[in-house]
Amino acid sequence: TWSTRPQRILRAVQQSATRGDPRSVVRAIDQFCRHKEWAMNVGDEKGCILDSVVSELNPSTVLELGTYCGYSTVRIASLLPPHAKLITLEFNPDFAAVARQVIAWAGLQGKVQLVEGASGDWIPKMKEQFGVKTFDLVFLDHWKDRYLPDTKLMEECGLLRKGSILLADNVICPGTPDYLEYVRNSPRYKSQYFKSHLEYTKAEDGLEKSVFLG
Ligand SMILES: CCNc1ncnc2c1ncn2[C@@H]1O[C@H](/C=C/CNC(=O)c2cc(-c3ccc(F)cc3)cc(O)c2O)[C@@H](O)[C@H]1O
Ligand SMILES: [Mg+2]
Repeated sequence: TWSTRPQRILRAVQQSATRGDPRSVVRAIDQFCRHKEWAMNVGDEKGCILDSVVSELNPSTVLELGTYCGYSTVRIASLLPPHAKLITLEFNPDFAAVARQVIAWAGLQGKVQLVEGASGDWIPKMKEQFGVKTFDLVFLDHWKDRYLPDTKLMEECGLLRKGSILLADNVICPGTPDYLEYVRNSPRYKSQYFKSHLEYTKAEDGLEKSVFLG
């Protein structure tokens, strides 16, 4: 039965998007969430800012915290160079199951490693489990009160290098006050706010881009 919203989003993708065409997957989800049911994807407006950060950085290793339905996973992975890898963490098995199918519909499963589990458990294991040295880009879009502790954990685990970029969704709505205060005041980061709107609405929201200075 089409019981959950993520399952209805997956159905919209399978009915409206072309297999192997990431842009059509992104469009199908945005259409559904704008005209049928709101969902907490980064969305088309903030998604364009995400795209420009990814395109400008041309990252080889990307970490995404909070896959949900895989919307931003598809946006990011579709812009990565051939040998680049995106690891995305999702601890809800139902959301992970939907996201795997959305990512596969886009034809991007070869570029994406979806890891089912909690960021706090997996961040310390990134090096040994996935052979990751450091991440060029981290997209934070999971529980808002976990942005700061997970950022500190990534620092402690040596997963950030001079020039690594943290890009955080929802720094205004729902808001991540402790994270914002940290990255804006710490001498170890150079931060920049990209003003935008909460996905599919007129409410203010934005992305915070923070460069780790080492
Ligand atoms: C325990 C922390 N570690 C985690 N590790 C792995 N996955 C995690 C984790 N936390 C949460 N997740 C997953 O990330 C996703 C959670 C995202 C939380 N996002 C939000 O709450 C959110 C909420 C809104 C929002 C804004 C305005 C509203 F009125 C209502 C909602 C908008 C957004 O863009 C959001 O991102 C889920 O798929 C969840 O299962
Ligand atoms: Mg978000």
